[in-house]
This record gives sequence, C-alpha cells and structure tokens, in this order.
Amino acid sequence: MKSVVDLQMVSHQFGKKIVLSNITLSINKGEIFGLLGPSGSGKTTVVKLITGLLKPSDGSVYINGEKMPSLAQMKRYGFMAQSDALYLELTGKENLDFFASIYRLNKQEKKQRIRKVMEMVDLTDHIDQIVETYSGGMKRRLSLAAALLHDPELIILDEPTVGIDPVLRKSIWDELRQLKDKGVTIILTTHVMDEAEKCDRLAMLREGQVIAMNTPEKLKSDCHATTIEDVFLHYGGAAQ
Ligand SMILES: Nc1ncnc2c1ncn2[C@@H]1O[C@H](COP(=O)(O)OP(=O)(O)OP(=O)(O)O)[C@@H](O)[C@H]1O
Repeated sequence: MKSVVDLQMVSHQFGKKIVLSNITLSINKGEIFGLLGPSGSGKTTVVKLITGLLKPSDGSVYINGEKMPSLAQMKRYGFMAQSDALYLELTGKENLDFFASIYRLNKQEKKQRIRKVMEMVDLTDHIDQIVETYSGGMKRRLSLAAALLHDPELIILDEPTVGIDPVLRKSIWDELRQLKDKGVTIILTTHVMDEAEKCDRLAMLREGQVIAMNTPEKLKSDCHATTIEDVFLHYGGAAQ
C-alpha cells in the first residue's frame, strides 16, 4: 500500500520537556487515520510535525516522500487547526474568498467550491453572516470548510468535531467517508471514543508515546475488549 505520510523515529521536546518519544508510523492513501489520546498526550504536536509547522527535535517526517517542511507539500494539504484561524470581522463567504485566493482557485472554481464546502458543513444559510456572530460550532464548521476548499488529497484535522452537535457530526463523518472513498487521506485527532471507532486505523497516544496502533477491531480483539475505551485502559491509558 502506498504511504502518504511517514514519521520515522520522531521525537520532540519543548525546551527540556520531552513531549514525543520515538514515533514511527505510516499513513496510507485513502485511509482515515485517528490519533487518540488524553489531553496533553501529544496529538496536536504530532499534527503540527506532520504539517511541517513544527520541526521535530529528532527523526524525520515525510509527506508523499518529501521531507517536511516542504513548501510544495504544505500548499497541497488541507489543515484545520485546533483553534480557528478566521477573520471575525468578515462574513463566512469573505473568509472563504480569502482562503480561495491563497489556494489560487480561479473565479469559477472558487464559486463552485465555496458553495460545495458550505453545503458540506451546513452553513449555506449563514454564508453572508459576520463570523463574529457565529457560535463556536459554526466557527469550527467554517474552519473545516476552509480546510476542504481546494479539494486536497490529504486532510489534517485537529479535533474537527468539538462543539458540533451529534446530527451534524454524523453528516460530517459521512462527508469524510465519501472523500476517503475518492482516495483522500484523512488524519484527525480526537478524544471521543465513538469517533475513534470510525477510523480505519488508530494510534493511541499516552505521554508522547504510541502505546498501540491498529484497526479499531484488531485493537479490541487483541485485548478482548468490547470498546476502544477498554483498549485504552488495557494499555495503561487514562479514560477521558
Ligand atoms: N509550545 C509549547 N511549549 C511548551 N510545551 C508545549 C508547547 N506545546 C505543547 N506543549 C506541551 O506538550 C505536551 C503535548 O501537547 P499537545 O498539545 O500535543 O497535546 P494534545 O494531546 O494535543 O492535547 P489536547 O487534547 O489537550 O489538545 C503537553 O504537555 C503540552 O503542555
């Protein structure tokens, strides 16, 4: 299977504090790969290393075989950070117009893609509303729309469904699965167990180390657990 993202013996520290230790993993094309772990376990740091926004203290990160940070690769993926990077004084549409210009979409593509992604996140009715007046969940959804805008082949989402109600969360998962079926690779972080179950493969993080990595089914059967939460407890993780 072709890998899209590779981490080779990656460690990271902030000052003297070691936050990731010796992580090696490969994420395949068309896979929904979840990073699961309690708060502070290092999920966001892994995501920042994959995006190239942070350089590992040790080891290497590759996207499509290119060592990160690679500007060419950074232009290609879609990234949704944990905190929304939006212009609050602009409308939803104006925000997406701005991102479309960064991605250099032409006028026609811009129009089509903005309509499509706003439908995907159910914000069509709020497209001309000033973002400052959006709820927290609406801002999350607009950030997701921005990450999907240029139809990327790799999507990296840090806690994408925090603050999003269960009905919309389900429809966002349906969209993510459709993208996966088209061959899009999706990496996401979560500490929601039922969301972790929906991933093709999971890496469980605890204190900066991968304590287990496999499909949710295999993780459960290997330790005779019925839930992902039990798997986490089995490997010594703390439930969230
Ligand atoms: N810029 C920084 N400087 C110092 N320490 C940091 C910095 N960023 C993160 N850390 C520390 O690194 C560790 C891992 O943080 P990280 O944000 O990757 O965890 P996380 O699993 O994503 O947590 P959460 O689920 O709460 O977002 C934590 O102990 C955090 O305090």
